[in-house]
Amino acid sequence: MRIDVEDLRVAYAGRTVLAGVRVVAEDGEIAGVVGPNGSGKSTLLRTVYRHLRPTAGRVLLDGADLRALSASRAARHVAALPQERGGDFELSVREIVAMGRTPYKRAFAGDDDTDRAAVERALADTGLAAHAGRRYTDLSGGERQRALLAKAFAQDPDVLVLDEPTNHLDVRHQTELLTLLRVRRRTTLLSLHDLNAAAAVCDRLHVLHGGAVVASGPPREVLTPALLSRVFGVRAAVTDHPLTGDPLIAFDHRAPAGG
Ligand SMILES: Nc1ncnc2c1ncn2[C@@H]1O[C@H](COP(=O)(O)OP(=O)(O)OP(=O)(O)O)[C@@H](O)[C@H]1O
Repeated sequence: MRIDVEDLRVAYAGRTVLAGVRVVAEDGEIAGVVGPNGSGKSTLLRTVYRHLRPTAGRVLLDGADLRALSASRAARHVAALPQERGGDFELSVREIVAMGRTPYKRAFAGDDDTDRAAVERALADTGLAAHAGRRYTDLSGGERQRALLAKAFAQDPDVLVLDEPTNHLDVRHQTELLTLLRVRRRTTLLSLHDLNAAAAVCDRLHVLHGGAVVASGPPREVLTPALLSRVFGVRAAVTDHPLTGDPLIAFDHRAPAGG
């Protein structure tokens, strides 16, 4: 399924933080949203997964307005990993992941074989099978993160909306997660702070700056030294990754842009 964000405007208590935002993720495409702190990435994603209502503009799912769908119908299409990973759930990891099946169930219905298979597969894919019986509250930050991702996978959505999914993960788990996204191939809209990870995993990048999209396109076209200087205020060289050939950004951590 394709996602189109059209001329989105979002405000918090009357203060506009996104304006005229146009973003696309084509069917099966991994589209990244990158930008400095406070540029509006989470706000954009929250609006896409219907946590926020825009003051103008629309989010279209294969051309249909997402707002027009019922909550459970929308949840069968779109699963989200919010940035707020709260919830002191007194539940096991498997029970948390099974919550991802809720949009498919009638009230009080139990799990069927499809539900159980989806949960076990999500646990295995996120490396959590061995932790399935543990209490969510006993997990480390990275393990909790993977449990919530497993819940989103168990939801078996057409579209994944992931706010900083690699946050808290060590480099191996980051790599496993990003590989999993490529292998599972759903339409994915995700925010990432790690621009090298974004360059490796995303088919398309949208760069937010001050609540507006200032560049969109394939990572190699978007992530130029000039853009990195203008938007992020850093000095950087962009080369080719020696192992993969992806764009590789080498930051000058000793001096900001112009320094
Ligand atoms: N609940 C809120 N109420 C009021 N203002 C908010 C709220 N959430 C975010 N903002 C403001 O909206 C703007 C965009 O914030 P947002 O969290 O979308 O940025 P972000 O790009 O995700 O930032 P970060 O990289 O720091 O996570 C910021 O100025 C922020 O202070």
